[in-house]
Amino acid sequence: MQSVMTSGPSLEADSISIFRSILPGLESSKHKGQAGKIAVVGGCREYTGAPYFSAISALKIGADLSHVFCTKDAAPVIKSYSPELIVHPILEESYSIRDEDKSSISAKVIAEVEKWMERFDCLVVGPGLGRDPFLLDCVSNIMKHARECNVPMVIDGDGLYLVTNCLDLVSGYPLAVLTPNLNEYKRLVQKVLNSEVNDENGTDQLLSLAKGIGGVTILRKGKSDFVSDGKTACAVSVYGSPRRCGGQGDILSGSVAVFLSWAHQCADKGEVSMNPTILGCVAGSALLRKAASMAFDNKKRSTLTGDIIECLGRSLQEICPV
Ligand SMILES: NC(=O)C1=CN([C@@H]2O[C@H](COP(=O)(O)OP(=O)(O)OC[C@H]3O[C@@H](n4cnc5c(N)ncnc54)[C@H](O)[C@@H]3O)[C@@H](O)[C@H]2O)[C@@H](O)CC1
Ligand SMILES: Nc1ncnc2c1ncn2[C@@H]1O[C@H](COP(=O)(O)OP(=O)(O)OP(=O)(O)O)[C@@H](O)[C@H]1O
Ligand SMILES: [Mg+2]
Repeated sequence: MQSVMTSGPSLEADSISIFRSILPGLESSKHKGQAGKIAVVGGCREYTGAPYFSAISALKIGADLSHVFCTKDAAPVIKSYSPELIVHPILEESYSIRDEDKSSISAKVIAEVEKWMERFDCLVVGPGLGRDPFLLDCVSNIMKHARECNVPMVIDGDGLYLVTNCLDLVSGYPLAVLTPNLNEYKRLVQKVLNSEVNDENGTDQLLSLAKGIGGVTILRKGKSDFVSDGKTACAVSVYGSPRRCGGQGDILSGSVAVFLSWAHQCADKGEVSMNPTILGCVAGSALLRKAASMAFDNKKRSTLTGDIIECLGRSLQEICPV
């Protein structure tokens, strides 16, 4: 039976104050894009729901634009889910290319993403990405370019599989947020700390993991979510639901991406004193948990990810009315 890391009242973040401190105003002086431009790198032959859940959640929370960079197979499917998303069919999986074409196609993929990179306020790497070696190699190059452009990155899903096997991609990058679930956290601890998850000293282990990777922030998902940048740690236990349908982590990744971009905007204006990356993680987690709770109240055991997405707007309105 997997042990459960518990949080004391001292660790609990003040999510309501954080929402109030980083939520941007809705002024008519703003122009399209200022509320955030998010890009999800994910979506392959096998998975098309996850990148959609992540990207549409970012829009529903309040980002102005949401892009998806996915494989050619996944693109028409994700496009069919919603005209609101800007879907770029540029990634490739090994089965669809010849060995002799790999380097030219890889260069083409990177060039396609580089055209857009500077415009993004946050990337989400991994929802529904799959584990194709050629695809993951291209995504590694995309991540390296994002670092050069100082673009914050949320690493989730198969992006964590990639990063766990190549920690240098995020090591020393303070704008990287890893959002492991139970399995993904266990694999990170094994790889980085060469030990098993130990929830007797869960906070210390989380701090050590973030320090061990170097400079990143980790949002450990579970009954409570725990956030640490290696220096401090906090918990988000508010709201939440007992329903564990697939896709909730994908919503979280999109939610964290929007709040990260808002927190960094506030930090750039000198309006926040805490690490904006931690603020974005706490807000992203608390809103997902509030929406999950609201959806569960309504749909109980039949709650699906789509129901939770439909509660994001109302949840944020209840927390911070406009
Ligand atoms: N509707 C959808 O399209 C959804 C797609 N999802 C995507 O599905 C993909 C997998 O997500 P999961 O939450 O299932 O991932 P998990 O890592 O929890 O499990 C995936 C499977 O791969 C195995 N696995 C993972 N990493 C491994 C490793 N390093 N060594 C050996 N075995 C390993 C696990 O044991 C499990 O069998 C992700 O890209 C995720 O975003 C999920 O988010 C759920 C919803
Ligand atoms: N046992 C739990 N009780 C309450 N809330 C939980 C529990 N486990 C996870 N959560 C909430 O659900 C969110 C998603 O966590 P989960 O472990 O489902 O991610 P995931 O496995 O990556 O999801 P996905 O299916 O999208 O990949 C977490 O951020 C957390 O707030
Ligand atoms: Mg997941």
